[in-house]
Amino acid sequence: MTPHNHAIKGDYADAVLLPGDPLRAKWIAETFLDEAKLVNSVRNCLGYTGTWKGKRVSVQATGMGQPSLSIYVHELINTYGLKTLIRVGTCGGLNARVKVRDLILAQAASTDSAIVRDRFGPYNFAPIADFGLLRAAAEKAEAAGMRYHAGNMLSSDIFYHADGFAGYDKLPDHGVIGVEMEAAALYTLAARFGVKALTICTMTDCLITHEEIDANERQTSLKEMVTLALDVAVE
Ligand SMILES: Nc1nc(Cl)c2ncn([C@@H]3O[C@H](CO)[C@@H](O)[C@H]3O)c2n1
Repeated sequence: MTPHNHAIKGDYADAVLLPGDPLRAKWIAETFLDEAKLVNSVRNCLGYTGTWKGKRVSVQATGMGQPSLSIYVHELINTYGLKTLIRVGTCGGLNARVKVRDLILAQAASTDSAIVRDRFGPYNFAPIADFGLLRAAAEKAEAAGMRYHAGNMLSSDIFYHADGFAGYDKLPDHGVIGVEMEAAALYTLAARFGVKALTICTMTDCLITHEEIDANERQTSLKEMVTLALDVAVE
């Protein structure tokens, strides 16, 4: 038990999917998992454990943003002993070659967050995905004919920028292809505690072309992302 989680050790599988939205955790459990059991509901940040293709796997909501994700991830690793953590969610697009509904596999995660700077002094630590998980996700996406891009993701602490916002400045010119708000903290904690992490996002609104996914397409695209994440998680 922790201040944010009433599960007991063993309630979670070794691998977990991490959506930000608690209702998306519920949707994943109810739609994809067999024998899904609610293991956490503190603050309504719902967590479930069930099976996917006969193998045990969990899903736990993290809330939006790096501070919230960091609480859940720190506890999942250090209190519950989880070894594989895969964030699933939505992101914005920062490159026109990424079309809405495409998947982005965050190979690395750049950030404006103090949470990643907190102990590196003059060094800019590079938060990266676990190569094995990234390779498995790319191979499975390829085999399934999914449209995906592996690249550098921006994990920003800001959703609404102040006036004079310069479109993330030079980042898109340096290969940053998407923006969300959690991956960098996930990768930094995974590196700190020696576990595996990956982020798979569905691009839902392009900040370059201003194309957006429409509501009913949203769920279909999310199914592709969740199926891929579950296959990687249980491999
Ligand atoms: N900054 C930001 N910008 C765009 Cl264009 C986003 N599209 C999806 N997200 C994700 O969705 C939530 C914000 O709506 C966050 O959890 C974030 O990870 C985005 N976050």
